Amino acid sequence: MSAKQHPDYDFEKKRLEFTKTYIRFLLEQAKESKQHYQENMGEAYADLNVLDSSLGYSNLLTNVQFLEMTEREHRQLEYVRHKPYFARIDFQESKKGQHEKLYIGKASLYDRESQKDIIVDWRSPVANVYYDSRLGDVTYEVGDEVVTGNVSLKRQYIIEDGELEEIRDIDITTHDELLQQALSGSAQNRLTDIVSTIQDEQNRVIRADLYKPLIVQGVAGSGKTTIALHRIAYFIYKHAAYFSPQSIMILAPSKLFLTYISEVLPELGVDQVRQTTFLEFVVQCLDPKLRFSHMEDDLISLLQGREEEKQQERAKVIAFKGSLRFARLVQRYAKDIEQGMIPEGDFKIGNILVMKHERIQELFLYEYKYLPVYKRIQKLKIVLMNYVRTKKVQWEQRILKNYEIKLGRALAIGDDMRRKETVTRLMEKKETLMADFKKGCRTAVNHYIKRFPKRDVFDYYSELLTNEELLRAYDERLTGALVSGLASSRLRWKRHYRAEDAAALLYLQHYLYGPRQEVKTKSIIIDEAQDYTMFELYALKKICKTELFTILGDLSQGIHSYRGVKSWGNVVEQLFPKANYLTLERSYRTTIEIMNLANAVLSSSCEVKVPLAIPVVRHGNAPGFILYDDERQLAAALERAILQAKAGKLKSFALLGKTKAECEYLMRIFEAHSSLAVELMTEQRELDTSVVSIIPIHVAKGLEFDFVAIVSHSETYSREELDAQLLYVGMTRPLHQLYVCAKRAEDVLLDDINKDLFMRETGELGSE
Ligand SMILES: Nc1ncnc2c1ncn2[C@@H]1O[C@H](COP(=O)(O)OP(=O)(O)OP(=O)(O)O)[C@@H](O)[C@H]1O
Repeated sequence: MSAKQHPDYDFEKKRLEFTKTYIRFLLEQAKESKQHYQENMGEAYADLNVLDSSLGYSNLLTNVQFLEMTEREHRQLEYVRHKPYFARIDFQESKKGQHEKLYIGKASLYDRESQKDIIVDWRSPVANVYYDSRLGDVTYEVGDEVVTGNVSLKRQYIIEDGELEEIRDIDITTHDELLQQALSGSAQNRLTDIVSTIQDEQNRVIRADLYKPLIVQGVAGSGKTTIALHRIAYFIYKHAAYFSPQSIMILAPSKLFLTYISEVLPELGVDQVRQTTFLEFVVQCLDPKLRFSHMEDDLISLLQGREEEKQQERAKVIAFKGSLRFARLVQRYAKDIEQGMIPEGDFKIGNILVMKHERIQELFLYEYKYLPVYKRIQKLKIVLMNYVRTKKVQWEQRILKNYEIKLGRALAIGDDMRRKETVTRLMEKKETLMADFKKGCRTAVNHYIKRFPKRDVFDYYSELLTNEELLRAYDERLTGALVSGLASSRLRWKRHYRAEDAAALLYLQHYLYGPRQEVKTKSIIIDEAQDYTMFELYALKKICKTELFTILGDLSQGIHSYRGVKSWGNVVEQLFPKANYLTLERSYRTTIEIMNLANAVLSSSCEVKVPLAIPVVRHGNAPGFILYDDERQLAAALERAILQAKAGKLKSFALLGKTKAECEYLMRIFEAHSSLAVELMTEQRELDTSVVSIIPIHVAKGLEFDFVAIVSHSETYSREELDAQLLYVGMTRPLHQLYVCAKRAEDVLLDDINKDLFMRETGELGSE
C-alpha cells in the first residue's frame, strides 16, 4: 500500500529521516577524516627525506591505509543514503527476551556511541530470518550456535530517492507482492540486484557452505546468474579475512555477458572481483599472443548441418577432446615428457662424478614434484651449482694429491733425463687439468642443464595431436577415425587454436611450466556451466589448486551438449565428490504463458533431463505465433507488434535468429521493409535498449528482453535435441511478450503443440 495510508507511516517516516540524517552526519565526518589523512600523507611524504626512512614510510603507509578505509566507508554510505534499507523484522530472541526492530539494508550501519544497529546487513545471520522463515517461531545460525526466537512482523519498504513510497506488511507466508512488482518491471540492458526479494530456494544457494564445492541446476530464469553474484557478496561479507574480492573469479560465457552483469556487484558494494571468460583466462595463463577460435563456430557449423557426416565426425572429436578420457591421455603424455627430460648418464666434471643419474632422477621426479616440470630444471640448476661450489675445493685437493703422488714417483726415477721429462709432462698435465677443472666448475652445470629439452607448450601439444603413434600409445582404444580427426583438428598457425584445445593446453601449461602469472584465485564461480567440458573443469581445478567452485547451469539449455556437461551426477562423482548439489525449479523471468509454451516445445522434442521450470505466479499475454508468407508481411507484422508493445510500456526488444547468417538476413529485411531502428548484435557490442536488437540465439543465452520474437526465415528448427534446446533458450529470454514467426508451424516445432498455448496470427493481420 502507499506509505501514507499505512497506520505506522509517521513512525516509519521519522525513522527514515533519522537514518538519513545519521548517514549525512557520517558522510560529513568521513569527508573530514579523508582530508585529515590526505594532509597527513602530504606531511609524511615531505618527511621521507628527513626522518629515518623506515619511520617515514610507515607513517605514509598508515595514513594511506586509513584513507583507503575511510574512502571505502564513504563510498558505502553514499551508496545507501538514498535507499538505506528495504525491510524490517521485529524479532524477539528467546534467550534475551528483548524485542528488536531490525532494519535490513544492503550495508550495515550502527550508532557510533551506543553501538546499536541502525541497519543490519542483508548478509548477516539474523537477516536470514527475513528470507528463510515465516512469522512466528524461528531459528537462525551464528557459527555453530543456533539462536531461537520469534518474528512478529515482517515489513517491506519501497524507498525512492530517500522518500518512503510504499510500506507492506507480509502477514503469512510470502514475499510475492513485492516480487510480482519487481518482476513486472522492464528488462534493462543490465542485470540488477535482488536483495529485497531473494526467495528461500535462492537464499539456500547464496548461503550454502562456502567451504565446499556447490553445483546448482537451475531452470531458465531461476536467477542463477543473479544469485551467483549475490553469493560472491555473501562470501566477501562472511569471510572477509579469507576471501578478498581479488581471490574470487567469475567465469562468464562472453564479453557481452560480462558487460550485462557488470553492475550487480558494485550495487552490492563489491568491487575488484576478477570477471573473465574461460578462454580469456587460458590466454592469461599461457601467452597473451594465444588466439582461440570460438566454440560458437563449431555450433554454427553443426546448426547449419552442412556436410552432415563430416560434422558428426567433428562433433565426436570435440566431444573426445572435452572428455576425462582425453584428460588422462594428455596426463600420460605429460608424465612421459617429465620422465624423458633428464639427460642420459651421470653428471660429471671431467672425470669427477658430481651426481649419479639415479640421484638426479630422484630429485627431479620425486623431491621437486611439487613444482611444474620446467621449474624443476631451474631448481636443479641452483642445487647443482651450490653442490659444485661446496665440493670444488675438495675435488681440487683430490686432483692435486693425485699429482703429488705421481710427481713423487717421477722424482724417484733414476735417469736424469727421463725424470726431468716425466716431471715436466706431469706438471703441464696438472696445469691443464686444473685449468680444465676450474673451467668445468664454472660451466659444466650450464652445459648439463642445456641438455634438457627446450620446448614450449604449443610444440608439445602439436606433437601429441599429430603423432598417431603417441596417441595410440596413450590410449590404445582410440579408433582410426578419431586419430585422424584429432590430427586434422590442429590449426595451421602457431598460437592459434580451437576452443576445444583450451583445456589440454591449460593442463599441459600447469603440469610443465605453471601459469605465466601466479593464479591467486581461491574461489571460482562458473555461470552457464552446462557448456563446459569435463576436461575444462578438471584443468581449472588443477591450475587454480582449489575445490571451491560454485557451478551453475541448466542442462535444458545445453546447446553445446555435444561437448558440455551431460549430467551433474558425473561432475559430482568424477570431479567434485564433496560437492553440495542444489536445484532451482522456479522461474522468475517469464510469465506463466510463455514458460508453458517453452516447456511444451522442449518436452515434445527431446528427453527432458531435469525438472521443467515452474513459473512464479505472473500472468501475461499469450505468446503469439505469426504465420507469414513473405518478407514484407513478416516485417509489417513484427513492426506492428513492437509498436503495440512499446505503447504498452515495454522497453527492450530483440529479434532472435538461429544463426548469424539468419540474423544478417533479418537485418536486411528490416532495413528494406520497416522503419524500426534495428541493430545486429555481436558478442563484442553492448546492448542498446533504444534499438531493436537482432541476435543469434546462442549469443542471447543468459540475456533477457521485455519483448522477444524468434524468427525462422531461411533457417528452420528440426526435432533434433540441439534445435529444440535452441528454441527453448530463445523462448525463455522474454520477460513479458513472446512471438514466434515462421512460414509453417513445423518450422518452429509448434505443429505438435497444444493450440491453447499460443495465439495464432497471420502475417496479413499485421500488414496494412
Ligand atoms: N528473487 C528475485 N526477485 C526479483 N527478480 C528476480 C529474482 N530472481 C530472479 N529474478 C529475475 O529473474 C530474471 C532471471 O534471472 P537470471 O538471469 O539471473 O536467471 P538465470 O537462471 O541465470 O537465467 P538463464 O539461465 O535463463 O539465463 C532476472 O531479471 C532477475 O532479476
